[in-house]
Amino acid sequence: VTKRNPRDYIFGKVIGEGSYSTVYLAKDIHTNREHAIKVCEKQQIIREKKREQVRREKDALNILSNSGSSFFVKLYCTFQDAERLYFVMSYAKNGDLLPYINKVGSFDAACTRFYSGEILRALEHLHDLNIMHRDLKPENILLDHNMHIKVADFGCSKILEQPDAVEKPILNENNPRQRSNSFVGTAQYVSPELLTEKTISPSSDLWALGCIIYQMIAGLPPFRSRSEYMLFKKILNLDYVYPDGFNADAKDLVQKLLVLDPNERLGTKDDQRYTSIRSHPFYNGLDFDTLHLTNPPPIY
Ligand SMILES: NC(=O)Nc1ccc2c(c1)=C(Cc1cc(-c3cccc(C(=O)NCCN4CCCCC4)c3)c[nH]1)C(=O)N=2
Repeated sequence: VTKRNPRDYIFGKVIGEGSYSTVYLAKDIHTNREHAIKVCEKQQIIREKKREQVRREKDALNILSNSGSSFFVKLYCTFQDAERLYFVMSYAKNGDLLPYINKVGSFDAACTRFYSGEILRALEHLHDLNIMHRDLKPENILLDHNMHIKVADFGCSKILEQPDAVEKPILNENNPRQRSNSFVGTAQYVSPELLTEKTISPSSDLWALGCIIYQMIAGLPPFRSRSEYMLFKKILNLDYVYPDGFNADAKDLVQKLLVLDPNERLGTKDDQRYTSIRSHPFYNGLDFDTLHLTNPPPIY
């Protein structure tokens, strides 16, 4: 197969933007297929010291693209020119989950069950491959033409060579205001151990899942503040409340995921599949193994 180049595609509208990348809707002139092409400026990557993140993203996407799961954007090919890197990926026609949560204000139990169930299946697959996402949030949960999920953006991901991989903490004990440049993820969904501890684990993605389930029902994430420092304090003090009428089973599940100690979160003692999450009463009656084959419930 000849290596692709930018002239093999008709570039359309911008469908995503990052600090060092822009995602375009593009059409392959040979297959007429629509793709999302993430274009990274080489100078920007160097300026923002993101070479490691770009390499991790490509490695994670390559592993996932050959792993047979439909719950992730696929990386079809990469190429470069003098100034830019190009990642040709799946186009998820219905964009990300956030506008849907904002549009309806709150998902009903069937929608919350279905979409958090698909995210759990994606995490089982990801963690089974020893990959952590580390920036899971509604904006990175895309929806394809059938309204099934495709997890995107592996720029903060980590492939765990050894299960208890060690990284620099973001906040260190003696100077809580100081943050190392190892900060990964988006502040509202970042787990407490990424703020203070040294060990990182897949359990950080389970914390983010707890935040997303809360947000699907409450309409907003559990930890919010205009100041990032106050936001971190709220996370470390587990300072959040449930609105009146919050589904009782979902509340019990979220309370078992938003646990400060990563080793005490529901699911962290499971292997292969998150059976203790699958068997939580909130998921009674949900068949996790056929989710990707069923019609998603309408979001209204
Ligand atoms: N950082 C990254 O790697 N980002 C990526 C990677 C791959 C990728 C990616 C981002 C994609 C983002 C994307 C964005 C969009 C999109 C952008 C703008 C508008 C819309 C849109 O209006 N969709 C219709 C759905 N609306 C949503 C709100 C409620 C009414 C209906 C979709 C579609 N897909 C994509 O399809 N594939």
